[in-house]
Amino acid sequence: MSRQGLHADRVSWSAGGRVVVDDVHLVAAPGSTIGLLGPNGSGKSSLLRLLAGLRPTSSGVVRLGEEDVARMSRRTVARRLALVDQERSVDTEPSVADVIGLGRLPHRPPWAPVSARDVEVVRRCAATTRTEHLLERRYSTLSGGERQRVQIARALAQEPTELLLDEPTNHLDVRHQLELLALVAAAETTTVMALHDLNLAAEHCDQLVLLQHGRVRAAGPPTAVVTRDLVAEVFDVEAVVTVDDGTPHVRFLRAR
Ligand SMILES: Nc1ncnc2c1ncn2[C@@H]1O[C@H](COP(=O)(O)OP(=O)(O)OP(=O)(O)O)[C@@H](O)[C@H]1O
Repeated sequence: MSRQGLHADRVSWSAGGRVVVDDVHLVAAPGSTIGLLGPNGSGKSSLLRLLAGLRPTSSGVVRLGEEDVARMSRRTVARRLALVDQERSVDTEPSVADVIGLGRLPHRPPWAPVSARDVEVVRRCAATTRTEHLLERRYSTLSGGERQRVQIARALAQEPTELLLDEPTNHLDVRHQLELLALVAAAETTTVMALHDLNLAAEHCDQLVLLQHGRVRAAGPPTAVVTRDLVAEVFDVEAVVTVDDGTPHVRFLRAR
């Protein structure tokens, strides 16, 4: 097995007396971009948190490279894996530069001062996410889309080999959506991201995993997952799917 990449091996997780993630198998090969699809409540966010090692599985193992993530320290995990989840509350009144700088913490010995390299990484990640002009602003004053880009910058500042994103485009305007997904697709990072937009997912992901009631309903290249029948069965929506240059495109007709 490779040292990099992320593997969920028959992972389940129960909460509130029911199975939320049910026997999920997922392989994110090094450098690949995996899209997690599924209706509201199908378990995407829960699975991402399990992949990040933030909660113990009820059964099954998540492997970060060769290691069981449950046996790794948070700091070791944070040196290689970054998660951007849906809502990240910030208690204090930090500046944007402070928030992005949080991404550097796992790379510094405890109590060590900010290094010149930390500052350089923060600048670079702000430039990549077009948040440079916001660096001196209070984070709490930013718009939803600006905050989202800052959180992506914070995750990139961790210099992760694995990046987990929960609906990273939901606050972004169309240009920033495209820029973000192009950035992720081009990065060497192994990325798993939950997306609601089937067309964006089909265009920008190497592989898709479609969840339904916590189980994997379909997995594979976009053409195998974004099909008229699966969209109808899993999302209860009638749609027309055309394939252009190997990429499926969905036109939604009506809710069934
Ligand atoms: N801690 C918890 N206790 C009880 N139920 C939970 C818990 N966390 C999640 N759930 C339930 O598990 C299901 C899956 O939730 P999850 O947030 O993973 O879905 P999702 O696919 O990310 O949904 P969405 O598209 O709406 O963001 C939901 O029904 C949710 O209410």
